[in-house]
Amino acid sequence: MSKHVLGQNQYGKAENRIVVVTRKGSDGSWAEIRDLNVSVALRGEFRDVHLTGDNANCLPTDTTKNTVYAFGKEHGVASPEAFGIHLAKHFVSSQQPIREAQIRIEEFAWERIPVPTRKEQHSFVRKGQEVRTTQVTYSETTGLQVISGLKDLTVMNSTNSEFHGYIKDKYTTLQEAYDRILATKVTARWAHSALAADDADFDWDGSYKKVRKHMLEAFAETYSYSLQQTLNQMAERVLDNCPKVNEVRLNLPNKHHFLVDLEPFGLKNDNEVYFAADRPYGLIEGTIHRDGVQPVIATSDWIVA
Ligand SMILES: O=c1[nH]c(=O)c2[nH]c(=O)[nH]c2[nH]1
Repeated sequence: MSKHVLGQNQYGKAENRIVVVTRKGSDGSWAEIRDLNVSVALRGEFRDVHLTGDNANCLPTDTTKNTVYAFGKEHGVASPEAFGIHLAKHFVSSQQPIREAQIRIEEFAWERIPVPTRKEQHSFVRKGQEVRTTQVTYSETTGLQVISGLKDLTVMNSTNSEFHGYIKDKYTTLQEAYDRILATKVTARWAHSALAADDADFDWDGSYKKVRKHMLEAFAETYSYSLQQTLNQMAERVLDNCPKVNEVRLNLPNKHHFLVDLEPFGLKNDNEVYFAADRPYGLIEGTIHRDGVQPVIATSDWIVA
C-alpha cells in the first residue's frame, strides 16, 4: 500500500493545430476558413493507469488528436465554442471512464483579400490583432460550462488618464500624473450562464463581437483615474449589455509610458515624448460578476505581458 495519494490528474493532446476550409457557392468558389489551436484534457477514472500500468481505461492521447481532426470534417467549425462543445460532449458520452472533458481553443483570425478581377475568393491575410480563446468543460455531474475570451489585444489612450492620490511611503518615487498615456494588452475571459451554454443555437460569433465592442468602447470612453477603474468599467459594460454573460475576468498589464526628461537637451517635454517600458509592468487583474453568481474563471494564472 502506497503512502502517497494520487491527486488531480488529466491528460489529452495539447495544441492540435487545425485549419478547416469550408467551400461555399454553387461552384465552391467562396472559401471560409477557421484556424484553431485545440487542446484536450480528459478527467475521470484513471487511477489504474497511473498506479498499476493497466491501460484499460486509457483513450490514447493520439486518439483525442484524431478526433479533433475528424470532427473538423464531420461537424465543421461554426464557432470555437460550438466545436469545443461537440468535442467535450463526445469524449464524456462515448467512453465510460471519462467523466469530464475540458477543451481549450485559440482562434487565429484571417481577413479576406478581395480580388475584384477573380471570382474565386480564397486569399486571406492573417489579422494582426487579438487571438480569440475559449474553454469548454463538460462534466457528467455539473454539465456544460463555456468561458470565452480573447488575448493580445493591445490598446492605448493617449490622454484622459490620470493617476494621483495614492499612498506614498518612503519608497515611493512615482510622480503624480494628471495627463498620461494609458496602454494595456487585454486578456479577457467571460463565463456564460448555463442558459447560453446549453442553447445549441446560441450565436457565439455574434456574442464575441458584442463583448469585444463593449470592452473597447468602455476603454475608449472612460476618463480614467487608474487602470483598475478602467478595468471595472470595461467589465461592467459587458455585463450591462450581454445578458447571458455572468462573469468577466480581465488581466490588464499596465504598459507604462514614462515621460522622458529632455531638460539636458534644453527641451521642454510637454507630455509629448515617452519611453515605452516593456517591463516591469503593472499587474492589474480582476473579476466582476453578477450578484449571486459563483465565479468560475480561474484566478491563479497570472497573465504575462
Ligand atoms: O493605473 C494605475 N494603477 C496603479 O495601481 C498604479 N501603480 C503605479 O505605479 N502606476 C499605476 N497606475
